[in-house]
Amino acid sequence: MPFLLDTASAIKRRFGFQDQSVSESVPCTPDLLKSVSRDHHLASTQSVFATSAVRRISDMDDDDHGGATGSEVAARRHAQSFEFSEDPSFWKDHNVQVIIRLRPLSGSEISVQGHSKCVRQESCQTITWTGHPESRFTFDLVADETVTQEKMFKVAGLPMVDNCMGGYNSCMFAYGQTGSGKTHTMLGDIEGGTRRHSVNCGMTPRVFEYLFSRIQKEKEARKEEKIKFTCKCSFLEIYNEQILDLLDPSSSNLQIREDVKKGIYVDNLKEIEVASARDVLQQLIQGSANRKVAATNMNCASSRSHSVFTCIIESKWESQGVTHHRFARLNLVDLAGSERQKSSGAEGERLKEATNINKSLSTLKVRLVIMNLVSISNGKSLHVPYRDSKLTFLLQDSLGGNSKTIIIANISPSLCCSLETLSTLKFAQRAKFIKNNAIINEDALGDVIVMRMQIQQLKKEVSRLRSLVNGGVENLDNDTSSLSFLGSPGQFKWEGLHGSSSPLMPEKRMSQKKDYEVALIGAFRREKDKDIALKALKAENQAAMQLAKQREDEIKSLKMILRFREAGVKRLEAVAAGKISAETHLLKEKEDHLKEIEVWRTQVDRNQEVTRFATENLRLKEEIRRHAFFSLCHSFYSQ
Ligand SMILES: Nc1ncnc2c1ncn2[C@@H]1O[C@H](COP(=O)(O)OP(=O)(O)OP(=O)(O)O)[C@@H](O)[C@H]1O
Repeated sequence: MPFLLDTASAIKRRFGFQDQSVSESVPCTPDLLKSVSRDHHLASTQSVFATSAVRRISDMDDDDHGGATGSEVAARRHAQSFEFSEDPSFWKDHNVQVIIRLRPLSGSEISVQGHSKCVRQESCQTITWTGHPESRFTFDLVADETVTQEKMFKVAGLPMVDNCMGGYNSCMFAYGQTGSGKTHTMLGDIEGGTRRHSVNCGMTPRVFEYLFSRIQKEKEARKEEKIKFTCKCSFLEIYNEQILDLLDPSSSNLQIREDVKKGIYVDNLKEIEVASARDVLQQLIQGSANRKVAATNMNCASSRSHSVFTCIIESKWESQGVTHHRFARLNLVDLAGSERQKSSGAEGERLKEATNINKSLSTLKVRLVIMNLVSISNGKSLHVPYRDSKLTFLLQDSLGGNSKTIIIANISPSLCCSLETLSTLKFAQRAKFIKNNAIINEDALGDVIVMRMQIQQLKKEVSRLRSLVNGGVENLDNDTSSLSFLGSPGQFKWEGLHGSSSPLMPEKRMSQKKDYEVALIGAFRREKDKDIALKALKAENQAAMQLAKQREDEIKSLKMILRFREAGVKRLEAVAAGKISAETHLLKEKEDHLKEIEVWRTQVDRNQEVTRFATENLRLKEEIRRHAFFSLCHSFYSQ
């Protein structure tokens, strides 16, 4: 039960018990905790508590361990629990969240390596890989094997739905080697639905159960605004760098297109309107059955493809003559196994698949590296190879774009998977460097006359309040100021003109204020982005200009030196023809050399390396020329 867990957590915090090492050193309190925890298990099997009012989502099952296998229960009993709870303020400041999920040891792992593990959890955010050298990693959250599907949903899925309802694009990726628990996390047991008997039901069905319960509540609470929701789903698979429509298996090799209005989309992908979690589940079951599944050594039901389940949630409502349109794209991505080809026994066709799957994942890695560089160089824009793979091209917004993204990196704790687990932890750590720029996708279009009237009303209200404060009177009747913000994705206009003067209700003013704030925040954010891009361009431009100037100077110097050399050759011919004496030539030659040195010196100041090389070059050449000149003189006088 949540309240018992909360009580246990509170006691833990109160006594400073956050991990095993601490609890082992003080014997009495951990026992108390264990008994609280046992109570929790007992209580969770009793239906009286199952319907407790503390549950936030009334129609969802509160997990107990009833559906878990024997080994899972054993693993959960032996594993140390760490507090695993969502920080409600997290998404305000962060747009990318990385969670590690450990699964229980499997029967085959236990038979090969016993209970030996390659990781040790240190806290709810820290995990240590115990190989050589030991490496410690910190993430937003680490979910140990005791964390249930329900808890995973509450921590990661529920806030993601809330974000979508608020107009943010959201994306959840499950990453990890084959058999690490990606499909268990994203889909789990979908055949059983989301009801109480199915504790293993995964993230996606729970997400949609909650989404539709929120939609229902919004509809009831905002009847006056005539709010309407439309949800459209699609389900695709990227297999061997080809896109297949899982809701229409007859289609093949669909193409990704880019459009100014639509953004990035898959051409001819079937979109199905859904009105309930049941509708979504139906599509999920149908699509999952169509997924390409092939056996490998590591997991006999191993998925060799990436799957992307997308839902576009649109809402429209009216408020004071203004029609609001909000939309959000929700992507739920189950990636193909991230393991290296060798360990999965991939051969022939499988090897070709693995190469393409790895190509998609490696581009993801390149992307992360580049984002890392981007964040280090503070706003400098670099080329990002999104188009190198179908996956990154399609999910461009989720990685470094307009989206709030959660990456769940699944790992096996077994020693058998030590290297793959390390690789996943490293990947997840790099993912923390991704910087997304999520904005509310909202559009407000209104009847211009009504909007003008409202602006005028607001102005009158401001004027009235001012006069109350100052004891003076202000007249804004003739004010025709106009403001406009480029909103995302449409345009939001605010024009001031004449209108009626009745004061607005406080809640209406608040709602208008919110609208203006949304438009303003969007406009400021875009302005800031443009500023950063402009600065980067200016810096690049300056560097290019400097380089061009340097090259120009170099050319000028070279021309001058060429002239000295040509004069030298002519003088030598004059010496040979007996027109001038060798001494005169030598004197002139010396003068020219000094001038040349001066020219090179100027270059030295601009480019030390080049000039040092050039001066040395000149010195050598001078030596060679002098040598040539004396041999010429020698042969001339000896004739
Ligand atoms: N947290 C967990 N608790 C209990 N069982 C789990 C957990 N995670 C995974 N499993 C079990 O481990 C097995 C492999 O998991 P799953 O199929 O989800 O792996 P996967 O990463 O999706 O593999 P693939 O890449 O081949 O699709 C399944 O039997 C699943 O039920």
